[in-house]
Amino acid sequence: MLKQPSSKYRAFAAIDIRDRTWPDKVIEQPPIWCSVDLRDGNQALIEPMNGERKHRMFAALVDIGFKEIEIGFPAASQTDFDFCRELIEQDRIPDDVTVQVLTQARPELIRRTFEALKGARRAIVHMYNSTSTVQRRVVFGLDRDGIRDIAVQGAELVRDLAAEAPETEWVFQYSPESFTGTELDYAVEVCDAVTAVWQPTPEHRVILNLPATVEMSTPNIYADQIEWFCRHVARRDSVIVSVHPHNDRGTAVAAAELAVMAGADRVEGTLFGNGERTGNVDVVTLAMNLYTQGVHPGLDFADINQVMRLAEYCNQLPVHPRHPYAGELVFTAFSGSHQDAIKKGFGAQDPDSLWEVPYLPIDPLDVGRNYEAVIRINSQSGKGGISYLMERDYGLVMPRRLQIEFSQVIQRVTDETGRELVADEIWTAFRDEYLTVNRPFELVEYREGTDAQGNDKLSATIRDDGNNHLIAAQGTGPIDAFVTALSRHVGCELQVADYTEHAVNAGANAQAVAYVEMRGPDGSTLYGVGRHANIVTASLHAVLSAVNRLAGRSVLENAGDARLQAVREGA
Ligand SMILES: CC(=O)SCCNC(=O)CCNC(=O)[C@H](O)C(C)(C)COP(=O)(O)OP(=O)(O)OC[C@H]1O[C@@H](n2cnc3c(N)ncnc32)[C@H](O)[C@@H]1OP(=O)(O)O
Ligand SMILES: CC(C)C(=O)C(=O)O
Ligand SMILES: [Mg+2]
Repeated sequence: MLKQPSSKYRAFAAIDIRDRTWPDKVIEQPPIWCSVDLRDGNQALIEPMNGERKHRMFAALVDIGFKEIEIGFPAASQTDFDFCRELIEQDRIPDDVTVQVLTQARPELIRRTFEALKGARRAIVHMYNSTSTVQRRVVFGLDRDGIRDIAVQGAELVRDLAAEAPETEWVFQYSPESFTGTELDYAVEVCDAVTAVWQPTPEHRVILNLPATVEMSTPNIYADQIEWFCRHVARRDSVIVSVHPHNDRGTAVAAAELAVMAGADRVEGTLFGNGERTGNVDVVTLAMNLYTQGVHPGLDFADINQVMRLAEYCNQLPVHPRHPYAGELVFTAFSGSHQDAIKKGFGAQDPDSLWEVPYLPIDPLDVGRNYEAVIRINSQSGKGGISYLMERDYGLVMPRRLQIEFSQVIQRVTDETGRELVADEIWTAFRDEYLTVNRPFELVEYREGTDAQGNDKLSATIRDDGNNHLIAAQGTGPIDAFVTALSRHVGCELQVADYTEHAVNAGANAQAVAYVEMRGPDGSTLYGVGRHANIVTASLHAVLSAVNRLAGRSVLENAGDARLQAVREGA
């Protein structure tokens, strides 16, 4: 890169329009959409679409709701010509859809274009020639008048050929190609000269399409250009002003939005922004941006995955995983604080109110996505996300301190592996940590009862180091009695610091899950978890799970229980 880029590049000149009005405008209705996937998108593909792919794309565009579809450049390629003929001859164009075709302002190409459209019910003939200062000089070697004459002569031929085929309802469109590199007054001069030939009326308007063939400036400047053009062009009430942004600076979406605020009536673009170089403006993003402002775009992306698969198939290009509204990862949070806020947001969201879930600009369900991928776990994740998954996928509503404890378990695994953990792996880690810890102690059986004074009592057989031991005690309930008996057995005082339980699943398969936080003799606490159809059994398992975990961390050692120590060493 140059140290002084100003020796090679210069800033785009500002537009002299001090009283611009577009910054205060709000878009309250969608523009007229025109898909150019089958033309501009197609001409940029490594492998242009064959007939089968074109038909698939056309049918999908119709399903999405496009009413204007540029189907190709029939004078330029036999495939495009044949496709146009098939659509017309096989009557594949719905009554409310108008096909559009592109042609250069060259007599032989215009003639061939009309041949391709023979018999169409309604069609937009889109003629262009480049008007930019650079192309006038280096491509055509013509002055302003010479370039304007190409457009006028082309317009005259279009008008005459259309008059010869009155069975078709013709709509004329002209693009001063490379509009953004054209002096504004000159762009207006050429467009006015074209409309002087076509003589549009408010009832039969022409389309003037103003392409950012190459995006050369910040979007506000494009908006200024559009507002300036709208103010100065002749026959404004008989003209549909269309924009056709490309994405060279990565701001095509912003440019299109500001252009609509500046007066554009129509937008040409492609699905997911396929198109020349960095692409055409992405209509999916534009449409969904409108949707998030409460304006229905008139295009249906209720099954965004299907649209994405279709585009990937026809274009043979992937859609980026972070593509707005559609990419695989755009409704996914890996980072802990985002996950926490999303989990709380879901909890607080009233289904009948405005959408207010943090970090999710729209409800994934609206584009046919589910909440499956909203939270995924890696080393950046926290307790909120992990507990969200445990609840969503396994029905476990973990108490807060257990969430903290378990997230540290997961953190160790993700730090060690450096990769994402899927729900199955998180469950395995949970099971290994809490549900299958049966050393040193394991519950064999137990019996509940009451003594002569009516106190609860519990006797249990526990396996300790491979040997069965009968333990028994009284208490305020079965858990209290069990903990007392166990304390005597290990020779130190164990206490229940927290206890919660809930059912998982309903009906005959219902299971109880118990979460017991046990405090060891040194005051430290750890959770244990138990699952069983019987709530008391689940609770006793949970107590042993916690005590085993305390034992595993040497918490019970200070109790001086040498036998316990031996068991642990053997484990
Ligand atoms: C910005 C856009 O997306 S514009 C659309 C671009 N799309 C395409 O180009 C895809 C289809 N194009 C094609 O198949 C071919 O380019 C065709 C059939 C249109 C023309 O092919 P060719 O005649 O072989 O010319 P080529 O492709 O090299 O185009 C350049 C020639 O067209 C001339 N040309 C371009 N526009 C015009 C015009 N409006 N009037 C007269 N000549 C023109 C150029 O001056 C150049 O002429 P030269 O060869 O005498 O120097
Ligand atoms: C033909 C025109 C409209 C075009 O695609 C462009 O200028 O980008
Ligand atoms: Mg283009």
